[in-house]
Amino acid sequence: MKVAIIGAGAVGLLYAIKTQERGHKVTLYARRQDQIELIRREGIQVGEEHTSRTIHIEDVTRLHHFFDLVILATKQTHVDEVVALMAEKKVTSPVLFLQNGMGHVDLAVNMPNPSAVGVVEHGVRKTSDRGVLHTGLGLTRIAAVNMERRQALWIKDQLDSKEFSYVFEEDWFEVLSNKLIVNAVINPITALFNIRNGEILENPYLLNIAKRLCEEACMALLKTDGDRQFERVTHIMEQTKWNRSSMLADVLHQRETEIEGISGYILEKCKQDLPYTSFVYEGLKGIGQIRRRENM
Ligand SMILES: NC(=O)C1=CN([C@@H]2O[C@H](COP(=O)(O)OP(=O)(O)OC[C@H]3O[C@@H](n4cnc5c(N)ncnc54)[C@H](OP(=O)(O)O)[C@@H]3O)[C@@H](O)[C@H]2O)C=CC1
Ligand SMILES: CC(C)(CO)C(=O)C(=O)O
Repeated sequence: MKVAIIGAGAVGLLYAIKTQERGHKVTLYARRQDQIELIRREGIQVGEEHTSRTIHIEDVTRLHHFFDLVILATKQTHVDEVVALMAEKKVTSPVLFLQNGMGHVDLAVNMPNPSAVGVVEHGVRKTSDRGVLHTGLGLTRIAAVNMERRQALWIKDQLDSKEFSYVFEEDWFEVLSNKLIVNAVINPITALFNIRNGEILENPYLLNIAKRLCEEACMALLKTDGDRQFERVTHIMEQTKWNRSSMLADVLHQRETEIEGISGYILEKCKQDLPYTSFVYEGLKGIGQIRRRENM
């Protein structure tokens, strides 16, 4: 397949290399000229490897329509502008969204392109504009949104390999909402209290906040298996105990967080008062405002 990957961050860099290794013709699209020139000159470095990998990289404004698949690997907060650019460039290819949260779902449902969502269960950290660290080997769950089931299955088969697995899921809401619950609990707590994921388990006060956040998320998403969901969340805290969540990393690097597509989505879905979710949502919005003022 000819595959475009938009966004040369942690996920985009790793998926570009893994998709190319699977035998596809990949073009990685970035938006900063300095990053594009660096990767053209020196390639992408995965982990501690001494050799770098060559990849075809272009400026996103030069996006074109000759692709069998577009993988969208920006943060949730930049999905709207990329989807608008795809419409402007008349890109009608199938799209695979890889974002955390559910803020992009309405776009995926309503766009004219066939669309699918993927949930990334790998740990990935960007070490430089051309460097990426694969910190946890997981898999990618993929489900059709606005696409025939067999087309999504075909895409899954094209991308799947022993070393970098993809799993097909029947129900996009189930797979995205389960990941949303994990992110609605772990990400805001770690980001507000500047702790690693596993530290929530060691602190009964924070664990209580986690339980409440999980109950509220389950209520908003109409999940009736709250205890099982909380067990799953605590299991992921344990599995990723040394990780800094992506939201904590965003706060520490003074970047915009994905709180809107995570807790914001939950608050919007639920008509009832959700005090814990409202607190973490407003807390992180508040941090964002302080950061913007400091940068003025
Ligand atoms: N990292 C991880 O371990 C995991 C990440 N995810 C999810 O995957 C998604 C991507 O995360 P991650 O890779 O970590 O994020 P990063 O912030 O590392 O990367 C996002 C990239 O998108 C680029 N970008 C933004 N807007 C545009 C645009 N208009 N055109 C082209 N490129 C653009 C950014 O460019 P610039 O550098 O110029 O700002 C940046 O390189 C997120 O939703 C995240 O929650 C899910 C699970 C695990
Ligand atoms: C699962 C978890 C919480 C791992 O850190 C994650 O998805 C994130 O950090 O965004």
